[in-house]
Amino acid sequence: MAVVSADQQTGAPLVEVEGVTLRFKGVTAINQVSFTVGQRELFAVIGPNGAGKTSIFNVLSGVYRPQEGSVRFLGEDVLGQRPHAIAARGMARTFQNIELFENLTVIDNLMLGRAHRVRYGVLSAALWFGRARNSELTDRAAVEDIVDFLELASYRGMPVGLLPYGIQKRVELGRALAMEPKLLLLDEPVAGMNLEETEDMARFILDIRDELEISMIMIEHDMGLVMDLADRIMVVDFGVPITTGVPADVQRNPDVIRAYLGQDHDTGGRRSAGGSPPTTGTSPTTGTSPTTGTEPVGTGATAARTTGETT
Ligand SMILES: Nc1ncnc2c1ncn2[C@@H]1O[C@H](COP(=O)(O)OP(=O)(O)OP(=O)(O)O)[C@@H](O)[C@H]1O
Repeated sequence: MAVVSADQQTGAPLVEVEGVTLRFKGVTAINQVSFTVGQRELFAVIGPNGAGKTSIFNVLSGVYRPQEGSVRFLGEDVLGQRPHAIAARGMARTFQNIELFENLTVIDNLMLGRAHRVRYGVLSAALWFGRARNSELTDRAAVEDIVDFLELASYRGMPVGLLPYGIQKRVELGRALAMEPKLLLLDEPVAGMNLEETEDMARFILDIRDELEISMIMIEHDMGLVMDLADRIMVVDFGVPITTGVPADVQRNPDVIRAYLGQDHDTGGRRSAGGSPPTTGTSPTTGTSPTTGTEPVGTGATAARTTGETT
């Protein structure tokens, strides 16, 4: 695995989060969170249920505006920018719960990922000439590349709603790639998947980093997958980062083990278990193993996008 930490980067980090605090009424979802993500880095965020992981994504992507701190993306302060503006700058996202148009085909869902890239005027589009036509051709070619990359050719003309769950998750990943992101936010990419689907997804995630050279931040409860894939891991508990480091260090950290094991003893079961303590993966192929807590839990992302409120 290519371990590329932000500290080892020659250029500036892609993402710089500094002292971010996000409060809702009576709840501090994120408390003084700081981290950086470098070029071509796979950065994982783990922690028990309700630890604040999805809230971090919602701050990064502009859904929530934190009360304190700063977020820089590609060297620019993006706090206060609208989600579509941040997306257009190169940040794409997949969700815990699949967010696709079930009645549309795979190709059409992928084409929607290109929508934000419109570069022509209404008149050009209406008359189908010049930049509008060239843009359509470019978009079709880019989508076909993604179909090949994610091995979706045999599903390309099928309505997404008819496809197996693991393939739908792959299409959602494809739609995010269609935006030509510089940073991908993956929210539980293997949640609910069987072993084969998990191994396929693990392979694609590695290819995205190594071949497409796209940086990723991944929230995931499957500890085998996280330990095998991530370059660095940040562990959060109660919205507070406990530690950030390479997998081998994180899984030995006593505070991390306590955060996972202690949740039922120390808190009277305030949270459901979001995963077992971090251990290495064991599968012979990708090294991923379907561990506990892979079922979709909570609807933080969806709720966040619908309410869109902070206090
Ligand atoms: N829109 C909201 N309004 C009020 N509280 C919220 C909102 N979104 C999140 N929270 C609270 O913030 C805290 C962190 O939630 P968040 O969804 O970020 O955790 P998480 O680590 O992603 O959890 P999970 O692993 O279950 O998805 C929780 O206490 C949650 O109840």
